[in-house]
Amino acid sequence: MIKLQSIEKTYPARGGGAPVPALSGIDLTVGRGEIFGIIGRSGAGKSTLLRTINLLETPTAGRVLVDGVELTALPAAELRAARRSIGMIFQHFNLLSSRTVYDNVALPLELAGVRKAAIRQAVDPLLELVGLTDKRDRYPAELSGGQKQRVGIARALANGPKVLLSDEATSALDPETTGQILELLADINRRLSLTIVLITHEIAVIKEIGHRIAVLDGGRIVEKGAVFDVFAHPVHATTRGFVDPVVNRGLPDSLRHRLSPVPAPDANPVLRITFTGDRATSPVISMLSRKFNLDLNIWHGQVDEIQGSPFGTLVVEAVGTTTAIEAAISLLRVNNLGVEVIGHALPGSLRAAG
Ligand SMILES: Nc1ncnc2c1ncn2[C@@H]1O[C@H](COP(=O)(O)OP(=O)(O)OP(=O)(O)O)[C@@H](O)[C@H]1O
Repeated sequence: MIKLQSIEKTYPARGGGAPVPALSGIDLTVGRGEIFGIIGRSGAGKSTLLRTINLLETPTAGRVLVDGVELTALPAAELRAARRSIGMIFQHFNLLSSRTVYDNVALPLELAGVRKAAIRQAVDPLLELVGLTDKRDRYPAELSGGQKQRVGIARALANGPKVLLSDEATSALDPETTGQILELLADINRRLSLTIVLITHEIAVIKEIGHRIAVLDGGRIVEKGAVFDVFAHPVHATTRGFVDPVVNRGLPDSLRHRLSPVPAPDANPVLRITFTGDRATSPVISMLSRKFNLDLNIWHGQVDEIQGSPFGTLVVEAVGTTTAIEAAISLLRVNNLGVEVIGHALPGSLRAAG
């Protein structure tokens, strides 16, 4: 549905300063009906990337295609028309305070020259879809944040878009309201097969409703994939920084100080084994002990859930010969279990800390 090819964006120099590179080498495909989350720290380029999809930002180089149409090749009038198939919602809702809920939702249709009767036919069902029928004649100032965002969503859907862009749409909301708005977006995605691209600095948002994710760092995509895979096996340090706090992959501080990052004499390797899906309950520890004559001291373990699928982590200190430990790691990998050496146990550390 959306294809970004070799996108570069550099903002021109202002006031004697240097040009600001914002995006570099972006290649991204978003499938029809997908909820695609883009995460990154402040300044990573998320807004620029999102606004490139509807060409609110013109890329310095590269091509943008939406539903088979190359937006970057369209003349201005055709681009304006093509933009109607791309709705957008914002962190601060961007509603017109002098217009009622109904009139805010009707605005894009008025601008497109749709007749009054047809506008009514379109707006009333949208208000019902977002649960605001009873607020139809209220003004934005009379609404809660969550209700305002519902108006924003209804307005973004007024032209029957194929794509919805969400610019930090829940960042100004409390956690409970955030959950309700995410539920609404997931519901709309299912019911209307709407493709949704959302940018956020809150990874929990993507964990909740995303299908795939891209991680942006310094204007580049450093990691992308299915949400479950990226959450279960984050590779890039930036991704880990986002993922670890919400899926409890990290070691508690009380255990972290027992780890040496480099091998030391008599320091046993410490392995993090990750289990996903059905394998979460595999009796892997006893099997490895028997097969390779290893002692596996369990340091830490937990089972989490990512979008309804179990995901477990076990951190063990492996005591045995190097050959046996390497063979055990190979066997885990062959069986598609995640395994990594996260450090080396400082001798006596368990006893000392116990
Ligand atoms: N209009 C502009 N002119 C010049 N530089 C800009 C402009 N907009 C953004 N930038 C710069 O481009 C880079 C990426 O900004 P962008 O707003 O896309 O990041 P972001 O990840 O959305 O950040 P945040 O989460 O803080 O909104 C930053 O260095 C920013 O300062």
